Amino acid sequence: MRTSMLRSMEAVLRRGEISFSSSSSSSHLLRRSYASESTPERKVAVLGAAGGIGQPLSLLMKLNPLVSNLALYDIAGTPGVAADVSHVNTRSEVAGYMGDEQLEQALTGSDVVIIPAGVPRKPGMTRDDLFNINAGIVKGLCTAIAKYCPNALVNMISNPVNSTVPIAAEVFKKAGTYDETKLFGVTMLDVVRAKTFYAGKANVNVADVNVPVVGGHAGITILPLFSQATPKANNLSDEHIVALTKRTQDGGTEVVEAKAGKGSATLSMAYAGALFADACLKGLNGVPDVVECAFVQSSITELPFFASKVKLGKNGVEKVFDLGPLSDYEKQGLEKLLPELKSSIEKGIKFANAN
Ligand SMILES: NC(=O)c1ccc[n+]([C@@H]2O[C@H](COP(=O)([O-])OP(=O)(O)OC[C@H]3O[C@@H](n4cnc5c(N)ncnc54)[C@H](O)[C@@H]3O)[C@@H](O)[C@H]2O)c1
Ligand SMILES: O=C(O)C[C@H](O)C(=O)O
Repeated sequence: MRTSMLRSMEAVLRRGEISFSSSSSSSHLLRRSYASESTPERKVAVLGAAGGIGQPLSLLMKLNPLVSNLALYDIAGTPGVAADVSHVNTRSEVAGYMGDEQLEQALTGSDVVIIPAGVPRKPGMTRDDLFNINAGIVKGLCTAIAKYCPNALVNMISNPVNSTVPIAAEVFKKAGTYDETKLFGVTMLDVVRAKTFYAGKANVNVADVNVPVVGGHAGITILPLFSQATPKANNLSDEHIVALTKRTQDGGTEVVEAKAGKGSATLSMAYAGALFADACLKGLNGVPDVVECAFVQSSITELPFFASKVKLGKNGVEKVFDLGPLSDYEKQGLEKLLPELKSSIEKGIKFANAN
């Protein structure tokens, strides 16, 4: 029976009928979709592809039938990762690129560039403690993106996202290539966590759950809006909501502590990164009503960047949705997060312009 299941799975993959979805109707990773003979060519580059996130993310992107070319770039280790992933019998051609001199080839022609390059946290560190190393890495990679694939959608995973996205924006502005509809801080893992934790407490099917998460991607700047969660749960007290909010905000730290010095979330992040990249590809391909949360240029608060629901279309961000009705608890959370998020954004802008 197992063999016949594997055979039919393989047949479906060969026909290109498997896709990814985190939509409200289903959070299952693999799902039949509209992919067909007419699916356009799409090149996706993963920068930091040999890392803890990069490797499983590269595998998940290899499983995505919307990808025709997968470029795996890192400063070391990519030949092995690319050879390994390339043996998976799905649509995309895989190529590995290593070192500065191969970055141009890796990036040229990319429709989506996913960036999980940089150091992860160890116990006791904040995401901001990664700034000194990761800011320079992101700046260098974005300088190359501006040169070699200025029209690509950029999915920024490297922390601190609250600062690395503003750094990327400044680099692109200086290069004259900035398009605010094409730059995204990936906050999908916060949404994935909020859905999982909510489903557990509300006792509902996790596949049916939707929870917007707004603000930024660090501690109290992560603001899950459980008042807007669906399906509605009648069994959750105010104390439950406070606990769920705190667990979502501390989700990254929970993993960092459990890994005890061996890094931060990699597998769940690869899953979340693959979902978000898939949403970007669907938008580019003209699939209607693709809506996910992301940290983007925004005017829905006083801050220049903010995470909220965004509609993804043929050019990237088509619409940034405002926050909708908030509970009093969420209104307080919003007030509290603004100063910290503001200073992280300003730190990124200052770094990009000083160096
Ligand atoms: N946005 C999120 O929700 C989220 C979630 C988890 C982790 N992260 C962040 O993602 C980053 C990567 O985490 P990880 O666990 O994969 O780390 P890792 O150390 O396992 O991997 C990072 C990879 O980046 C590579 N790298 C370093 N400099 C590079 C450069 N200039 N160009 C290309 N590649 C380069 C390294 O060689 C390594 O392979 C960290 O900053 C981490 O904090 C973000
Ligand atoms: O917590 C981290 O440092 C990694 C990531 O931002 C996460 O949320 O898991």
